[in-house]
Amino acid sequence: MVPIRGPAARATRSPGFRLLVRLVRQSGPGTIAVLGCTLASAAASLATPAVVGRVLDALLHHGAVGRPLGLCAALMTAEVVLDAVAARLTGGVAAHATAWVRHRAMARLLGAPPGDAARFTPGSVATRLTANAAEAGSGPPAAAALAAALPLPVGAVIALAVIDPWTAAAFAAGLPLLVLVLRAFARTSSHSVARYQHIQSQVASRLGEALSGARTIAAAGLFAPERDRVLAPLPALAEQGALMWRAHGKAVAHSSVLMPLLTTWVLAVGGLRLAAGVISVGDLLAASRYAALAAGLGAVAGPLGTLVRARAAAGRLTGLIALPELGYGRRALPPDGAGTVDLRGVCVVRDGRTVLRDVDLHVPGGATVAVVGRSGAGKSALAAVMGRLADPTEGHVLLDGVDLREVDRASLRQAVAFAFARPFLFGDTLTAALSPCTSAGGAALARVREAARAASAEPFVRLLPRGYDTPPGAASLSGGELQRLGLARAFAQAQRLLILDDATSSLDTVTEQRVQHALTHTVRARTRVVVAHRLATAAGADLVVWLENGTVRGVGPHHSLERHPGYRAVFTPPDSGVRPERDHAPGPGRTPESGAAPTSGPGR
Ligand SMILES: Nc1ncnc2c1ncn2[C@@H]1O[C@H](COP(=O)(O)OP(=O)(O)OP(=O)(O)O)[C@@H](O)[C@H]1O
Repeated sequence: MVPIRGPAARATRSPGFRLLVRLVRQSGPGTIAVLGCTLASAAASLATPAVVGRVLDALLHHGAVGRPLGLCAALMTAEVVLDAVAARLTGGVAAHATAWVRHRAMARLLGAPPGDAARFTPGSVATRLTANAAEAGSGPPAAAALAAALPLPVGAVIALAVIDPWTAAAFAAGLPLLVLVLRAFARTSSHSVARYQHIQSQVASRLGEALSGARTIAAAGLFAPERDRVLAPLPALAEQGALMWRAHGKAVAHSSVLMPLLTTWVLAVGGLRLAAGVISVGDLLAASRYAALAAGLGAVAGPLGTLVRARAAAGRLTGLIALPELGYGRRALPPDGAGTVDLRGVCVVRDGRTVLRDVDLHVPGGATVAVVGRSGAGKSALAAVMGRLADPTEGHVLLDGVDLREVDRASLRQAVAFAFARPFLFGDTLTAALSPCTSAGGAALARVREAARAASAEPFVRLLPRGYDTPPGAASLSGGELQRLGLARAFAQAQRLLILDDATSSLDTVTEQRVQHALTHTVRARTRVVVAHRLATAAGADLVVWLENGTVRGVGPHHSLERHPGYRAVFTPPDSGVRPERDHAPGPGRTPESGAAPTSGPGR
């Protein structure tokens, strides 16, 4: 076999090409059906001129035309019907392939650790899952159309050779020009299509950023510069679009000049052969039609262009499909586990940067644990690995003695509940948003209400015109109200381990005090991990984990850590002269079920 080299080899090695091949395999039966119909239609197209030629010769020589005329009509009907079926199938295959690639990319995006998924901006995700997925999905039928487009001109050249070798030779003489036109088109448009899709996604990303920062833009009066920033890539987009169309136009113009020239040239040679008495009038008619079909090689520019765009789009989707997957095991957690969490030799590296280093930690079941540290110390990273939103790069995290990687998805997500600083509410009503994992029944409803009361959300929900039936998007909520709903959802779900990552940062002191009281008295979770910046949270916890630059500086009750100036500096600047005061009295901490919490002094 001749090895493929140069640009063609690079193109076939590219991830986009490999995904395109998978897409073609995936939509196998549909693609084969399109190919079959197109080939059958091509066969009918090839047979028609020969039969028409026979009809003409029979007419000229007063022969019987009944049968060839019937065959001619049957072939033309078959061609029309097959083309219509191929067009219908093409739509179905493209839709199926688009759905497959979109579903796969979406599943990877949602199944990836959130830190990895967050590398893609919402705008770029939207472009990839809509425009790019549809373009990639059009690849399999385009591949079938391209595969079927070649036999027709090849068959037509063979038919020319059968009629008269000189007509075939005349056509072959002009062929290199046509091939050059197609090659130039594929090369030029491949580059500009990839650039066009990239810039399109850039505009979408910037627009997404602007929409999420709309309040800041309005407050800072930044509308005009922000509009300019969002639209800045437009000239480059226009340039690539123009290049694409120019390449297409050039290919169409060149082939529309070349094709009639080639046909006329073949016809002229055929005319000479007719004059020499080598071929009949019917043969000349057939030869003129075959010359047109053979010159139809230029028509492969259409499916070739679609395929080029599909490959570039598939390349953009591979970024999402290559996201690492958070796989799950099959083990269940022990039903009577106390919610004990152990971290052994945990290191987390993100983008080459060590975010957590050598963390060994034992959180006794039933404890309320505060995780404190300066901004960027690694608190959220620790919370994420404790509840398996991400896996540590090294080391293990165990919940009730079971490595989190081995726990099955359903058990894990039932056992661990999270609340965040900026929660997102899903569902048609607030009730649905607060109980996303349970069916709406009487018990579930009662649990939602109880959780909403514990999170101090009930008073403002009752004031909404439709109460718990309000769609989340229709409720104008303050940051603190939204946080309370996020807390209510986590409280309703909480079973074994509840993790609050900065989830009370927008609450006023009184509400936070109430929430903290509920956290230790009402909420059903056995163990609670609270990432917080407030001293009161640390003071109210059974155990404090103090992080600094990704390492654990100390673990112990607040009063024992408080002696260390570095620890106090987490809550108050060291040179402020202010002695850290509790901003409210600590809630009564629960005693850990498994006895005394292990403590280690500062500087551990
Ligand atoms: N995806 C990422 N890639 C690279 N660095 C990251 C990533 N996510 C977080 N980091 C870095 O890891 C460090 C710890 O981040 P983390 O969010 O855990 O800090 P934190 O203690 O929760 O901070 P804060 O109190 O401000 O929320 C930070 O310096 C942050 O910049």
